[in-house]
Parts: sequence; structure tokens; C-alpha cells
Amino acid sequence: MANLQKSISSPQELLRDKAWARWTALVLLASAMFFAYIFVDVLSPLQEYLQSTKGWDPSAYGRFAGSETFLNVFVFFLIFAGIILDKMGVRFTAILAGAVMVAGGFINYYALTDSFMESGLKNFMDDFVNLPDTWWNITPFYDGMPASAKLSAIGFMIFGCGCEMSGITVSRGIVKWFEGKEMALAMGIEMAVARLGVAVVFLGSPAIATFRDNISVSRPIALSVLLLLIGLIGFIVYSFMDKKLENEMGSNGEVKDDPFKISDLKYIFSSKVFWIVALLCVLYYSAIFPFQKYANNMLQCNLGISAEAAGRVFFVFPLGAAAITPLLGNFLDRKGKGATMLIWGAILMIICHLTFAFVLPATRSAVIAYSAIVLLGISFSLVPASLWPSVPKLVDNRLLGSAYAVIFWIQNIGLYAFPMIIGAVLAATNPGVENAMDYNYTVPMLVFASLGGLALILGIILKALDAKKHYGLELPNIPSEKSLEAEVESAEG
Ligand SMILES: NCCCC[C@H](NC(=O)[C@@H](N)CC(=O)O)C(=O)O
Repeated sequence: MANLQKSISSPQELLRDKAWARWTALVLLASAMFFAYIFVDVLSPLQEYLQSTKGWDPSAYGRFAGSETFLNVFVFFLIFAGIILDKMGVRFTAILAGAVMVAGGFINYYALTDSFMESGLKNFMDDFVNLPDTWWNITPFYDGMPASAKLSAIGFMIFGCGCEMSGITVSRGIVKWFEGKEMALAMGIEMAVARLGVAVVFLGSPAIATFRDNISVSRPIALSVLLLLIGLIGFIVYSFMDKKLENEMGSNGEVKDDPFKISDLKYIFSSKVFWIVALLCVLYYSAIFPFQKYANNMLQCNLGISAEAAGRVFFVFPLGAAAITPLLGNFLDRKGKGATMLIWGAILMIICHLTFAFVLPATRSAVIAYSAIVLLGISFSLVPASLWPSVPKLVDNRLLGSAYAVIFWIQNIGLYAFPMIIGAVLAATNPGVENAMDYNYTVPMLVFASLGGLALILGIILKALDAKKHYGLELPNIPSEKSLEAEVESAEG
């Protein structure tokens, strides 16, 4: 079977045809994403300590948290990142992205140190961008925001550029090494490893911050900057493998594509199926990542439990998704059914958010909460495991970096807007509520469920379009022995 595949795809064995080589490439790429996702959430469980030691109120914390996507969305950094990726290739972009993450991470770390508090830069930051804290101020800064939060936001927005650039580069890199092989499994493993990073942080970050009862928010972030540095070294090591593969591909006559031109972006923007996938992505992810920011408090309010206890309930979400995503990736590689998986992912998400909206407040049952979280974890495996490996079936390889970047950019708009929209809806539907344990989350959860409803409609349209235009979304990534034999027979005439 392996020989048959080789005889069709390439006359000479390439580095990526060796299992050890392509899985080593994946380890290097996935480790960098693991460290990146650790950094993304390293401060998320420390909101209380940021308030008590650095004076960050919920407003300052919210602005800091939103800053990650700011440059990507409003300065179009992600679009430039896609163009850089298609023009300069995976290894250059990976190293650049890794270096940008380290630089942003270091600034974020410095902002939380005592040396910054005693520096002249702190005074400068106090005078820097002092717009009022109102709805029309979409910057991550406002008048009276602590200087440490302002500089942290600058660091986090720079980190966010590197992180999203890494995200698209890693996807492109996986396609390069795994196309025609275990591509969805590899993407599933990469995402599972990233989810583990989130799970690790929710347990590890508070433990490190309170080590020996000496509270320090800069301690966990220092450690995670160190991890980002290891991720950058991983990207550098990867680049040697990438170079070797590319040399082989060149000498083998495998890469004969026309070089990428910026004007080619019109092929992406004019593709109906691309827009369906991009909109499905923004709708689905807007009901997941922004939900993550409110999930703990929603569980507290509905179950009457502490933040720590709610965290332990929610912890099963990234963990479950990490366990299931590679299995579903493997299923997609061998059996296909990508569009169907997207539809089921949206259906499960609607059921879960409706449960949080109506059933949980009525029953206050921990069993129901756990069941819904587990179901949401399955949904969060079905959609990512099928969405990202489907993109190469819809877009020319040469445009793939830009295509991933445009999808990420559209997705980032949702990730920027929905935490704010949900916050506003929560405030509007709970007038006069002062205790953070007393919020009614029914309407915000209905907003998330509606996003799932729209994603479901797009999933159905996508499946119908696939049946009509034969994009292959329902087909496996690894060709079956039968189809290879048929191909050989037809090639032999
Ligand atoms: N190689 C990564 C594929 C995408 C994984 C996906 N991440 C995103 O969509 C990010 N843009 C999200 C973010 O901004 O944090 C995921 O499922 O995690």
C-alpha cells in the first residue's frame, strides 16, 4: 500500500515520506503552539491577584484580555502575516512569529515586575493614551488604567500577532508535511496539545503564583516566556528540516506552482465556499472562546459554587477536547465526513448553550453541568478537527497561507467583539445586580446558542454545495487502496 502510494505521488522518497521525519516536524510545530497557548491564558486564573497586587479592576483586566487580537483585527496584521507566509515560506514565518511571541511575552512580563513600577517608563505609561472607558473607545487603553496593565496590553498585542502568525504557519506546515497522509490526525494532535496547554495553565498558574505563600503574578509569566523561547528554538530546529524537504521537493520537480502574487488574493475573496467556511468559523468560535471567558462565572451563578470549584468543572472542557480531537482527526483521514462533522458540532453546541440557558438555572444540577460541558468538549473536537483540514481542499496550495490568515482575521473580529457584546448583554439583562454570584446568564447563553444556529445553517449549506461541486469535504484525506489501484489502472491506460 505504502509503495503503491509512493509510486503515484513521487518518483523519489522525500523526507516527509519517512514517518519519523514528519512526526518529528509535528512535535516541533506542536510544542511551539503548546507554549503559545500556555502564554495566552497564563494570567486568566490570576484575575484576583492582578487586582490585589497590581490594582487591575475588571475593566483593566478586560481591556488587557482583549488586546491580544487588537493589532490582528484593526491593523490587519493577520492579513500581512498570511501574505508573508505565502511569499516567504513556512520556516521564515515560523521563526519570525516565534521571535515576535518572545518579544511580546517579555514586554508583558516586564510590565508585571517591581523594576517596571520603579521606572520612568511607568510614569510615561500613566500619561499614555488616556481615552475614557466607554463603548466607543475600542483601544485596549483608557484613562486611569494602571500603567502595568497598559504595558501588559502592549506586550500581549505584540504576542498576539506572533501567536496568530504561528497558528497559520503551523497549519500550513502540517499541510506541507502531511498532505495525502495523516493530515487531519496531525492537525488534531496539534490542537489537542494546545488544549492541554490551556488545561495545564488553569491548574499550574495559580500554584506557581502563590508558591510558598509569596504571591507574584510575574513568576508564572516569567516561566511561560522561557517556554516561548524553547518554542522559538523548536521553530529554528524545524527550519532545518523544512529546508531539507524543500530542496528535495525542488529537485524532485514537486513544486512547480506559479509564485504567489498579492493580486491572487482575489481568488480567495471571490470564492463562495471560502466565505461559507470563514463565516462558519467566526460564528462557531465566537460561541466558544468568548464563552470560555464567562463560563466560570456562569457555572458559579447557576450552581452556587466558588470560582475554584467552577474551575474544576470547566477543566474537563479543554481536557475532553484534547482527548477526542486526534481521534476525530484520524476518523476524518480514513473515513471523511468533514461537512457532516461540522453540522454535528454545531448541533451539539446549540444543545449545550440551551442547557446552560434554561435547564441549568432550573435544576442547579452538577451532573447536568458536567454532561453539558463534556458534550461541548465533543463539539469543540468535531468542528476544529474537520474545519482546518478541510481548507486545503477548497483553496489552491499556493494561497493556503493567505486563506488561513483571512479565516483567522475574520474569526478574530468575532473573538474581539463577542466578549464585549456578551458583557453588555449580561449587564443589560441584570440591572442593579451587584454581587457577581447573582447574575442570570439566560440571555447571554441564548446569544451563544443563536451563533450555533447560524453556524448550523452554514454547515448545511456547505454540505449541499460540496455535494454539488465535489470539493471532497466528505472524502477521506488518505486515499483508500481501492482508489489508488483505480488511479494506477487508469494511468496505465
Ligand atoms: N494550527 C492551528 C489551527 C487553528 C486552531 C484554532 N485556533 C484558532 O482558531 C486561533 N485563531 C484562536 C485564537 O485566536 O486564539 C483552535 O481550535 O484552537
